[in-house]
Amino acid sequence: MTELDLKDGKIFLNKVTEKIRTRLTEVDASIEAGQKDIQSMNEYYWENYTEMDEYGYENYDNQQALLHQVNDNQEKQKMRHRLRKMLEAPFFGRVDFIYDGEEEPEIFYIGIGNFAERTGMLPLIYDWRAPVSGLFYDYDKGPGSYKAPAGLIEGEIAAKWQYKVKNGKMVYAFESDTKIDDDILKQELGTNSDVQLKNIVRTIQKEQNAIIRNTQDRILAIQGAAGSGKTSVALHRIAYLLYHDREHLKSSNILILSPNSVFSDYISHILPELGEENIQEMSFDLFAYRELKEIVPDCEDRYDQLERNMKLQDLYLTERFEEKQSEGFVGMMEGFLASLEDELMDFRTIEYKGIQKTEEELINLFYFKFQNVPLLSRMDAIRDYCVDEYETLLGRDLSEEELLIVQNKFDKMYVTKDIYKIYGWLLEECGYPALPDVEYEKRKLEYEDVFPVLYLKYRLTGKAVHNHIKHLVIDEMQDYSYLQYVILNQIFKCRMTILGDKAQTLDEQMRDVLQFLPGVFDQKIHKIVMNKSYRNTMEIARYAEKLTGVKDVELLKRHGKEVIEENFQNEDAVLDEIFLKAKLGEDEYETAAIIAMTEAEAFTLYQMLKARGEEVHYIDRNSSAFKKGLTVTTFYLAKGLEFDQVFGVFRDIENPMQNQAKYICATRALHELYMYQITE
Ligand SMILES: Nc1ncnc2c1ncn2[C@@H]1O[C@H](COP(=O)(O)OP(=O)(O)OP(=O)(O)O)[C@@H](O)[C@H]1O
Repeated sequence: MTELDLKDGKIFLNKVTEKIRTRLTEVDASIEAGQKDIQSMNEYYWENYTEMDEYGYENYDNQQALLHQVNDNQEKQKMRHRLRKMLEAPFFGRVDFIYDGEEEPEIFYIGIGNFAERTGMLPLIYDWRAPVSGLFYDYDKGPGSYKAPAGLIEGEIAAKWQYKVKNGKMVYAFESDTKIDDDILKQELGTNSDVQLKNIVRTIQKEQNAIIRNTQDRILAIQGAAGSGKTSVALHRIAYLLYHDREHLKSSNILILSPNSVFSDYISHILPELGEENIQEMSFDLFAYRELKEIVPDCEDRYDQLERNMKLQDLYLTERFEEKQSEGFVGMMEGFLASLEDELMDFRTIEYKGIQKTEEELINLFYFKFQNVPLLSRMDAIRDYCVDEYETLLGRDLSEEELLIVQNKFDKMYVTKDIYKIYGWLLEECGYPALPDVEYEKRKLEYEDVFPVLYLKYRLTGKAVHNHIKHLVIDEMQDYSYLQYVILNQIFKCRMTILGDKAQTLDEQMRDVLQFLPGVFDQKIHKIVMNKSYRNTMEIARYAEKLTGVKDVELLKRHGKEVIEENFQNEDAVLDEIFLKAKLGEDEYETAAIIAMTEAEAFTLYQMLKARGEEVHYIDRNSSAFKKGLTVTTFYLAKGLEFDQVFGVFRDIENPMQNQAKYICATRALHELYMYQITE
């Protein structure tokens, strides 16, 4: 390609499109050939497998060759998918960079992925995550540098361009400076919201880029205002890390702890869009629930707790919940565990076949030789030790039945092995109401007890460290308690990106977890504050600010309609008004939400709309998808999501959570916000 071609975005687009097409044709042909090979390998196998050598070598070789060919074809299909996507918009930016000591700039086009005519050739388009692409996000015209594997590369940016290519056609191209950057941002944000979070590669901001490209900090905690791009940045960071450490980090090594399934669905397409495989997502409640299955068949989740709090507004219950998740309670549990060693045991001499251990010998083994084994696993360790000793001495192994009898004898030395009962003793000792004394099938843990029981379980039986997870992302960090972080620190010994917003705590008061996190993780945590908010118009953001008194947020200067506050007598009147204001449909908005305080209130509104024959979606804690159109939900399930129009519907009753709820509700709106109150 000549100099001139490179300098003109439009010409470059045409040329590069041609080259992508050629590559695509080659890949298509190669996939087809691969498919034929697979087919003939299969045919060969079925025709010849009866005559293959008796040791199975030939069979094994055939299988391996087939597997190799299948994998190869899968890789090519991925490449085809990527190339097809690139055809729609091959690049979005360009940096003309003069290396120190050189005269002429080198031109780098930047896109969602690398593209070179042939493997090994210089890329025509650079992946947004490539070292040189950092220049695009970090600098305007003038001196600039980027970190390459060989060290810091310095020089000068002669020009920076922004492009919008849609369906393979150039929509706009201009040389950019910071001001235009802001204009593009406003334009991007001014469009209608999607039912999925958008990728932001075209407009990543400098301070966001610093977080995305941060590889040195083991634990990175981001406090970001509502709409500041925390979730977006965390996901782009994952894509960046996967790109730069392909050898050691696979998508299966990453886990996102996210609040619920709708949120998981909302963010699930970003990584595939950025050319990476999707990663596992899970809620910590679900994780705990699975871990506790042997102890209780059912547990409450965070939302049960929240709903009860709002309904009963019982200060004692709220305090009790807080206490049980606190540092103080972890201390009490440790004290209890120290005395449990004596209370839980009832040592008895063991005599079976040739195995003989006196009470005294067992006590010795228990308190000295095996003192580091968790309490409820310790007798198993002692049993194995005794059985081993016996088998070596007599030169014979115990049968399965004999082993069971021995195990039974050792188990009997525990007063109980039931962690539910042991937790009951702990509650009694700490002066809390006891758990119902019922058989396994009838047990259900209240949310306040879920994580204390999990803590106890790990302390009594040992914990499985999830070594295969090399990076943990915790979204909505403010909603995790001290105790939950203690548990997380025990089971995940890996790098972490922790993000959230103290102003959006699902509680009566803001919770700043950053104050206790360094203590829990016992190390320095790099804290970053993101203060610029992108989602809301200035009118909406100012309104939200007044609700919580959060002041230091910098706003993108995007204007919209004033927020409307209005009172109505009953639900019917509110719904009439909402239908006057909702602008959903072709050439209008994509998403709107009616956000209520409680599940009961949201469900009533939803049913009334259904009775009116309206097409409406309902999101509750069991939902797994967020759809286009009008959605009814609660403030706590709307958290993390965004809508073009938001209609907050709140009752005129005292509720200590109301301000938080209104703040979360208001900050979900991209363009229009209506805050309605029912006075009846
Ligand atoms: N650099 C950017 N360019 C374009 N859009 C951006 C940028 N940063 C954030 N946004 C947009 O701002 C909105 C909010 O982003 P995101 O949901 O990631 O923020 P958040 O901090 O996690 O929000 P919240 O805590 O309120 O749920 C999204 O629409 C996102 O696409």
